[in-house]
Amino acid sequence: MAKTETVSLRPRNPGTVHPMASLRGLLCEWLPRQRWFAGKDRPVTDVSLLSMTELYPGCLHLLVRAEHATPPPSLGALPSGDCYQLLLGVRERLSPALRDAFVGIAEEGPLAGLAVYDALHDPRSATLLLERLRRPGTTGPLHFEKDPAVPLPAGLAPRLLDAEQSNTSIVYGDAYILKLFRRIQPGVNPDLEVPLALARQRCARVPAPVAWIRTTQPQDATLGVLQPFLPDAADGWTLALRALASGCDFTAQAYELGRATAEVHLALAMAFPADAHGENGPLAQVMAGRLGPAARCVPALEPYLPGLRAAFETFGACRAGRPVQRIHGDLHLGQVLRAGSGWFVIDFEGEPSRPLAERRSAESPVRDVAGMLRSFDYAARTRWPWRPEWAERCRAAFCAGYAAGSGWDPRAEPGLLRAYETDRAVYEVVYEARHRPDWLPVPMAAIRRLAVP
Ligand SMILES: Nc1ncnc2c1ncn2[C@@H]1O[C@H](COP(=O)(O)OP(=O)(O)O)[C@@H](O)[C@H]1O
Ligand SMILES: O=P(O)(O)O[C@H]1O[C@H](CO)[C@@H](O[C@H]2O[C@H](CO)[C@@H](O)[C@H](O)[C@H]2O)[C@H](O)[C@H]1O
Repeated sequence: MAKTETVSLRPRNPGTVHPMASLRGLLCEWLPRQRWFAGKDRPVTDVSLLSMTELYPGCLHLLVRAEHATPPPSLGALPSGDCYQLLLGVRERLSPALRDAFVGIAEEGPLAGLAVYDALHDPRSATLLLERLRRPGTTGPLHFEKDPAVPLPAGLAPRLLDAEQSNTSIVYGDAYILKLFRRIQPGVNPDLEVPLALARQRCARVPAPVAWIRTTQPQDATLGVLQPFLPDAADGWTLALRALASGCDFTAQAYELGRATAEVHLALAMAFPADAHGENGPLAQVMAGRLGPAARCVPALEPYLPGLRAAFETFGACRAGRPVQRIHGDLHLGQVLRAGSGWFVIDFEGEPSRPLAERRSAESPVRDVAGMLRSFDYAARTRWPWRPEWAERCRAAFCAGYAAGSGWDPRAEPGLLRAYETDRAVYEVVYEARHRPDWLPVPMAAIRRLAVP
C-alpha cells in the first residue's frame, strides 16, 4: 500500500490528541447535508464520539451523536440528538473518483491537513467489509456474523447504490446487497429481525439475510444486513409511475401486491405469535393525540382537525377490528420490488422517526394496508392532471387481492380503514413538511378527503 495513500489513525502515543478533535468541525458541517441525516430541520450544535474502531489503516468505523439545539415547540417532541454510523477514510490526497465522498480537510488535531472522506464510496473499503462478513469474527466492538449455511463467494465487485435512501447500500456483483444503517438505535433492528424470522417460516416474499454486522458499544445495536440482490427488480413506485405515464392499467399488479402483502402478514403472524386484539379506544386516543403536535408543525392542518378527530372517534367506538401482530410498519410502493412475475417486500425498519421499541411492537395489519392504499394515491397525484380514478381502481384491486390472500377484505370495515389512512396521512404531512415541502399538497389532498365523513 502506498505510504502517501493511507495513514494510521491510532494515536501514536498515549496522551496525543484524539482523532475526533480533527473530525468534529468537519462532521458538524457535513452530516446535515447527507440525504440520510434525520435532523435536517434543526441546526447541529455538536458531534460527539460514541465509539471508534480502526477497521484497517486509514479507515475508521465511527458511531457519533449529532447534538441539536432544543427544538422549537412548533416541531413537537424531537430527540435532542441521534446516533449515526460512519465509515471514514483518511488520505493525504483524494483521487478524483472519490470527489463525491469528500468530507473535508481536517484543520486541527492529529489528522490536520489530511483529506477525510466517506469510505463507503471507496471500493477498497466496500470490498474489505464483504471480506469481513465472509470470515465472521470481531474487530473491537464490531461483530461480523453470517448464516453458516450460505457460502459467500470472494471477489464480488462492489458498487454503491445510487438511490434516494434513508441508509446506504452497496451491491456486490449483482448477487448481494449490504445495507448499512445510518441512524442507529439500541437493540435489534427489525430490518434484520423480521426477514430472519420470515426466512425461518420459509416466506419467499422477503430476501433472507445471509450476514449482518452488530456492535456492542456503546450498546448492542444492528449496524448492517447483507441480503441476496434481486438483479432485475423494479420497485413498485417506479412501475406505478411508468404505468400512469403510459396510460397502462395497473390493477393486475395491485391485486397481486395485495395477495403478496396478505402472504407476508400471515407469515409474520406465524413468526411472532401475538394472539391479541388491540382495543380500538386507547389506540384511537393515541392517533388523535398525534394531531396536535402535527398541526403545530404544519398549521395548514388546523381547519381539518375536527373532521380528523371525528374519524378517530368513530374508530374508537367500533368493535375491535383485526388482531394485532408484527407488521411491516412503513409499507408503500417504494418498499416492494417486482422481480420475475412476483412481488417481494423489503425494508422492515418501520417509520424511521418512531422509536425502535414502538416499531417492533404488535400492531394492526390494517396499518400496512392503509400505507399501501395511500401510496396509490401518492402515485396518482405526482403529476398533473391528477388521476384519482386510477388510484381508486388500484386501491380496490389491492384490497381484493388482500382479501383473496387473507380471507379479510379491508373494504368491509371502512371506519377502521379511514382511521388508519388518516393516521398515515397525518404522518405523511409531517414527513413531507420536514423532508420534501414541495410534496406537501399530496398528503394534504388526502387530509381534505379524510376529514369529511
Ligand atoms: N434485495 C434487493 N434486491 C434488489 N434491490 C434492492 C434490494 N434491497 C433493496 N434494494 C434497492 O435498494 C433501495 C433501497 O433499499 P431500502 O431497504 O428501501 O433502503 P432504505 O431503508 O435506505 O430506504 C430499494 O428501493 C431498492 O431499489
Ligand atoms: O422509504 P422510507 O423508509 O425512507 O420511507 C420514508 O420516505 C418515503 C418517501 O421516500 C415516504 O413515503 C411517501 O412518499 C412515497 C413516494 O415517494 C409514497 O409512495 C408513500 O406512500 C408516502 O408515504 C415514507 O412515508 C417515509 O416513511
